[in-house]
Amino acid sequence: MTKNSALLEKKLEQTIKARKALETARKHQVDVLTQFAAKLSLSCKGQDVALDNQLAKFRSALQKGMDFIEVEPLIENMNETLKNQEAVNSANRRALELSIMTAGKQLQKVKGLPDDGRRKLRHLLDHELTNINTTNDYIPILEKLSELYQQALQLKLSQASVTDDTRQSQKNPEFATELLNLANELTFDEDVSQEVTAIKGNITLTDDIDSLLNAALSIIRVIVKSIARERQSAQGFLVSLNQTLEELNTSIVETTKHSQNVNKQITNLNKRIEAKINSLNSQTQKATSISELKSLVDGELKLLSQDLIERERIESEDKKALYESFEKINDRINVLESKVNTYKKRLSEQRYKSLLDGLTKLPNRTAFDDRFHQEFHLFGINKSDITLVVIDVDHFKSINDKYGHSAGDKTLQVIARALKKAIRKTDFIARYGGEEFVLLMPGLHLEHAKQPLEKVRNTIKSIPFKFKETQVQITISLGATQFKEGDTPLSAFDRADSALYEAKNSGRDRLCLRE
Ligand SMILES: Nc1nc2c(ncn2[C@@H]2O[C@H](COP(=O)(O)OP(=O)(O)OP(=O)(O)O)[C@@H](O)[C@H]2O)c(=O)[nH]1
Repeated sequence: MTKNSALLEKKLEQTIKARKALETARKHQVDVLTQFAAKLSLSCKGQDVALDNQLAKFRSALQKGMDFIEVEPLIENMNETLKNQEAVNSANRRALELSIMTAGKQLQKVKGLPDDGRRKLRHLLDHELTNINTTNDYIPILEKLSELYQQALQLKLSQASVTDDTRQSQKNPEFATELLNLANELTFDEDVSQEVTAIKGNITLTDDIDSLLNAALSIIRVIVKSIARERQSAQGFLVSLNQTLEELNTSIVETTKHSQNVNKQITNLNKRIEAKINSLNSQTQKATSISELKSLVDGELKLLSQDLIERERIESEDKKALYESFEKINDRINVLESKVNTYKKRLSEQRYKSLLDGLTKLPNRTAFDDRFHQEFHLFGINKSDITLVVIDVDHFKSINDKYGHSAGDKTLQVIARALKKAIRKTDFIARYGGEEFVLLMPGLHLEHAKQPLEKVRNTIKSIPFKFKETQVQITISLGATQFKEGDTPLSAFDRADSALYEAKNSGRDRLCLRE
């Protein structure tokens, strides 16, 4: 081998090596590019179905290492689709921007959004949303918007639960007082008195609407039960009354029938006797001798006396039967009378009870209203002085709250007894409702009522109440007025009530007078 050919061979070898290195490098570059293109195509996936299909074909062509010439038409197709996709994307971006803007503006209208949230929202809509370059830029904006929406939703939910709680715990003390007054005015039978006391206890323990409605329902149930029982007993009374009247009727009819029979028998007998007397008369006329006359009269008189004995027997039996029958009727009338009396007694007991307050046994509001109108009527006629006083126990609610409802009940009973004892016999005191009493003092001028009323106030104040080993002083407030010309019962009562209001407002435990 010549020197030249050896040199040429070496050069060729070098060239082949360099070419191989170049090809390896190129192959590596094509691989990297192919992988990159494949990854890029995958990241574009999902925007459009047609584009997805084209990308899939492109990726497979790259993987197979197809010639650029074969891949080129695919790339051109994709270019075309991508151009359209760009238009679709920008339309989508505009729509997205618009919907974010609308959602944001709506959120701004929500009341009660915290200041910080409101500020963030304004910044988001006025600045961040206007500086968007790519679709991805919407992601943090959407995140922030969703956070603000969550805040607003939370707020609304907590407001809703607050209003829900408020509804559930809605209070209505006036309703409680009214219900209690009504329950106090009603008169219940002894056997339901415990049930009624328990219901009243529940009313004083709460002024929550739901519990009060339940208590009202329970009272209605007791009333319905009592009415049903009363109706049953009235029906029972009427049935037995009817039965007794029927028996009475039967006895009278029997007696009448018997009397008619007896009358018939006696009429027949009388006729027979009359006929016999007539026959005796004519026979005696015909008699020709004394002995004939004697035997004739003897015979006829015998028959006559038999008839007379028979008549006597019938009459005496009739008398006996009549007597027995009258006895029977009398008994039945007595039974009837006693039944009517029992019922009358019950009715009057009920009327009496319906005018008494069940707890304190003082006259109740109905009784007071009766008496109040009577006194008012009398005042209209004789214009004599009459003082009207409204009395209210101070802070009575706290007795119930601290020591329980039955302690409250006992307190009212003790106060009622003390009030009754502290007034004159001619005065009239009633429980008006709850812890309120009313007093009528006929013949007493307001000025003269002052001293006895102060005495009443001090009497109550000095009662040594003891609850749970604690000595408690209970006071009352009094408002008094007197009837005056031109008054109506209502105006007089209102005046006493406003005097009581003044007593309460000026510190309680006092008497206020209103001319
Ligand atoms: N134990 C009991 N409590 C009753 C009865 N009737 C009414 N009450 C209660 O009496 C209380 C009256 O309370 P309020 O009207 O607030 O008056 P107070 O607590 O006396 O306060 P002042 O009148 O303002 O001094 C309420 O809690 C009623 O539930 C009853 O028959 N028995």
